[in-house]
Amino acid sequence: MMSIAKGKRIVVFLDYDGTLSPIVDDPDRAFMSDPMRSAVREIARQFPTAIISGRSRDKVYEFVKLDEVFYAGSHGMDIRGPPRQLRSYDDKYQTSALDEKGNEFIIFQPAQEFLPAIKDMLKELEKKTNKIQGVMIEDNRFCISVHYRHVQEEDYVTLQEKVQSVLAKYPQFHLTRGKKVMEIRPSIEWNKGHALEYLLETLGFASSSNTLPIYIGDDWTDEDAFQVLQSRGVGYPIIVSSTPRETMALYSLRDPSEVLSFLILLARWGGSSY
Ligand SMILES: O=P(O)(O)OC[C@H]1O[C@H](O[C@H]2O[C@H](CO)[C@@H](O)[C@H](O)[C@H]2O)[C@H](O)[C@@H](O)[C@@H]1O
Repeated sequence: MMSIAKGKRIVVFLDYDGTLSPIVDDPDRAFMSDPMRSAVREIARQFPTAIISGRSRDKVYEFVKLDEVFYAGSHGMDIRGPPRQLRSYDDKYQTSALDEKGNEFIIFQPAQEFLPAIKDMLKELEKKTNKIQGVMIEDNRFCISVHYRHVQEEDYVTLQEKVQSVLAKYPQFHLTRGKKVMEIRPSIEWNKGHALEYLLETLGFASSSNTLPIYIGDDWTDEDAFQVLQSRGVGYPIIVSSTPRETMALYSLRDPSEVLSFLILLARWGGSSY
């Protein structure tokens, strides 16, 4: 990989849960280790780096706490990216702002108009499922996660029916699945793959044949980003999985500890490659 990468502009995209932090029982305690934080910081100092997660953007930042990184939350529906206006993306979803140091950044939120419905749905889901033990509903801002990791097997069907009954009232939303989680998302043409393309474009690398994007992720929603890299015919889609599985990724790492080793090696190589 590194011999192909020589002289190319590497751009690094990382998923969060299951990639930078191990999958744990409590979603609120999916902390990132200090060595992982240092490795991501090193990577971000050398290569443009973005984290694309299903979590809300604020929550991922709370876990990662690095200002060197770009963040895309809600499966890419809430991007804080570099300050470059793009004609190919709808201006009505983009706003620019200044950070504490006076640097400009862009917020891109293509699912803005769904926010009121998401708020209503959250309330309804909480009300409908509060009698089922172990359910946890997570507000990911532009999408909702219904966690069932702690739900008894015999209650799962009831939970699924209740979620479907709420969803039936909101035809502009659909359900996807992750690791012991049902995710409710607005039905718009936007996913982690689109977020990857958006960030490549805003960073100014979209059409460059000299760019080598690396995307590392563990979940089904990361497949959209793997697919983008496959169809562009450049870059390294890397799945994090300890068992073989069907995927659009071309490479694999077994778990977050291997992701850490990979990032450390990449940072070391980057430092010696100029
Ligand atoms: O795109 P990601 O950053 O991978 O986010 C996907 C979902 O991750 C989180 O849930 C998963 O990780 C939890 C903590 O390890 C685990 O308890 C849960 O069972 C997993 O599904 C997050 O809580 C979800 O909101 C994200 O959508």
